[in-house]
Amino acid sequence: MAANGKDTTGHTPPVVAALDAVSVRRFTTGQVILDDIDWTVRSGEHWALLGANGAGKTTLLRLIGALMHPTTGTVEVLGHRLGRVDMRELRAHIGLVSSAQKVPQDAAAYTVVLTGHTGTVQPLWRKYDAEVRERAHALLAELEIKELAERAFGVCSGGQRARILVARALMADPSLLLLDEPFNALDLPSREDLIDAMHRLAVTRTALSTITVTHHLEELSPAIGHVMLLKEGRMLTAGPVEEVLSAERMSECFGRPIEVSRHEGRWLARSGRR
Ligand SMILES: Nc1ncnc2c1ncn2[C@@H]1O[C@H](COP(=O)(O)OP(=O)(O)OP(=O)(O)O)[C@@H](O)[C@H]1O
Repeated sequence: MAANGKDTTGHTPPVVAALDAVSVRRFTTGQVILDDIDWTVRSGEHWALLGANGAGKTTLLRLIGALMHPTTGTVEVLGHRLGRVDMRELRAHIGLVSSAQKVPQDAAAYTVVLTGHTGTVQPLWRKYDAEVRERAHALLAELEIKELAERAFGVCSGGQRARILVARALMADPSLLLLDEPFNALDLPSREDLIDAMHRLAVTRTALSTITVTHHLEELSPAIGHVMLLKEGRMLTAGPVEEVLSAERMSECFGRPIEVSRHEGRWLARSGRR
């Protein structure tokens, strides 16, 4: 995808998610969690969502994941307006990877991937025909974790669990994949393996769009082409990665001097001189 939003054929790809003047307020206290967000995600784009703790990243992902409604404004996902669509039906077309997901710890990795077909916590074996079972195996292979098929999810490492959950999310063949802090608590090799896996997905599945919530620029795969910076519920800026990840913007977002550098497609951020 070029920085001007056009694909290699010069066309503007279709919109996958569009937020218009979206705000979220807590019903009980009136606390503003998201404030007047306008944002468009197109097919084949890979976004990172950055911001300090409590900025509203998870809330934004939950809106796009059809897990909640905005207080005001409109959210359209995969051509459907929230509030006018069966949210369960819509969710079936969105892949979500989050540590908040319930996963039976004793289920084999293969079984966990299969449950992505039914969007259930427990497997519904009668619904998994030969084609579905074959697809689960193929996804384990695609994420390079074939050898884990029979291993219990609970004994897999954090990095392995993250890739199992990505495979599970892909069972629905989603056009949109949402990842909420998928690198949380991963050691360096596991982080790098997951970054490689995300990069490969972006290369092989050209129509797939992804939105990844993360805290560290080092976790951005070279496929990330767009970034949104959130600060205290407001969108500071959103656009092509080269424009957004400047020292100036990052310093503004995190409220302290930050220096940013890039090396062979990967990013690094550290405290700048005051
Ligand atoms: N269900 C809820 N009830 C009360 N407050 C909430 C709820 N969900 C979110 N909030 C508040 O909204 C704000 C944004 O939360 P959110 O989890 O979206 O931020 P975040 O950017 O993902 O944070 P973190 O980086 O710490 O995960 C926080 O102040 C949080 O306490």
